[in-house]
Amino acid sequence: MLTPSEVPLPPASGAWREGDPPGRRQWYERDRPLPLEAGGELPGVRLAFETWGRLAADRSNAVLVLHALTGDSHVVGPAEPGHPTPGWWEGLIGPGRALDTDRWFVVAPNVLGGCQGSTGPSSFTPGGRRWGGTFPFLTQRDQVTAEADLADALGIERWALVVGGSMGGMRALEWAVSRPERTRTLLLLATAAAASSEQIAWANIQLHAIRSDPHWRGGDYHDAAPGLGPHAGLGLARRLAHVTYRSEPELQVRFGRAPQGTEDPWNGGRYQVESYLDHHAAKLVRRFDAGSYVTLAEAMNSHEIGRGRGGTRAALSRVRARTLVAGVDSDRLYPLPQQAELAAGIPTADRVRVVESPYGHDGFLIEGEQVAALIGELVG
Ligand SMILES: CC(=O)SCCNC(=O)CCNC(=O)[C@H](O)C(C)(C)COP(=O)(O)OP(=O)(O)OC[C@H]1O[C@@H](n2cnc3c(N)ncnc32)[C@H](O)[C@@H]1OP(=O)(O)O
Ligand SMILES: N[C@@H](CCO)C(=O)O
Repeated sequence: MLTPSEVPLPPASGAWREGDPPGRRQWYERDRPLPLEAGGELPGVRLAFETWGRLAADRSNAVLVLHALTGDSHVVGPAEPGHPTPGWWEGLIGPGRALDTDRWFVVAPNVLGGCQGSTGPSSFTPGGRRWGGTFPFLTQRDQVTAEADLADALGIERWALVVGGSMGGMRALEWAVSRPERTRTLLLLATAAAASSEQIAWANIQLHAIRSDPHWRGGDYHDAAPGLGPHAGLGLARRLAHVTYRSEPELQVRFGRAPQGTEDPWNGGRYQVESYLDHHAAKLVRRFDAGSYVTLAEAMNSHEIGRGRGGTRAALSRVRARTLVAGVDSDRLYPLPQQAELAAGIPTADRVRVVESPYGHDGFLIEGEQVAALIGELVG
């Protein structure tokens, strides 16, 4: 059996690299450094993004879709050159779909700090070196500033809808609070007003797993021997994270105590659930950069919508968008009280909605029909 650290891997942990086929992505390049909330600035910023549909002459039909931690701009569509995986919200965008491309112009950027085309630790500095461990600390606010520049470049003054789940929901909320006039409707899924102590704690263990891998090299591993990187650490982080993304009953019903195939757990073999986690670890290691994982996890930890704005209630009261907030009933990572707090605090929000799902936090990615119904309520 192969462990993730033994699986043959491309350099830079599957991150997009200069010269890779672009697929259907386009790029926005900022012509000046991005000032950062923590101080300093990030030069050479570019965001990869994909679009579906046509922008109306009056520019009123633009929808912004914001992905979660390991997502990317490829919301729908097959795996193809430039996209290592199929879309993560298949079925939601296209003719006759919830985001009907005969009507809506849908934009999905890869987050700043990510590894699927946007500037991140695996990218090159303007001086031609890898950012690696010198990549600066980013916050959600920096990421939304970069996305607002992209919107400006596309000529979009106001989004008809901003939608995001988990980390994407944090950025969607930041859009609506920091730029209320630019967000007409808002859908927040499985997210929170601030990263909680427990969420930071789970992230802490994942960050330690990556940084304690000897191949981490302080983040400067990208130009090490081809294929070498903190794959074991990233795999460990994904195993832990994935358990928090699913529910205890789901794991019990799916796997119980069954051994994996003919393996004997009492003799070096694995239980099915262990094999399942190995699979998800190896899959992430193949498609994601550990440096981006660290950058994005720290940015999520920084999420606190009320920081410098007089607290959560004062920040939420800035929202003008007609808003729906939904959580997943079995989500143990972003539990429903966090979404109830958002719905109660946003003056333009309806009552909190509940996505019924056995799949835990990942329910917002898996329960497409329920997400489609929520989108329909806002812009149907
Ligand atoms: C579909 C994508 O992966 S899109 C890639 C982009 N990813 C993202 O955007 C991040 C968001 N996506 C994710 O986090 C996840 O991929 C999710 C939430 C979409 C996965 O959810 P689900 O569809 O419920 O997948 P689930 O957790 O059941 O895992 C299925 C996989 O586990 C494998 N598996 C199931 N049981 C076992 C087992 N006992 N041993 C080993 N592997 C197993 C399946 O073969 C399947 O493999 P595959 O994904 O390579 O086809
Ligand atoms: N499974 C999701 C969960 C994070 O919200 C991801 O990997 O992005």
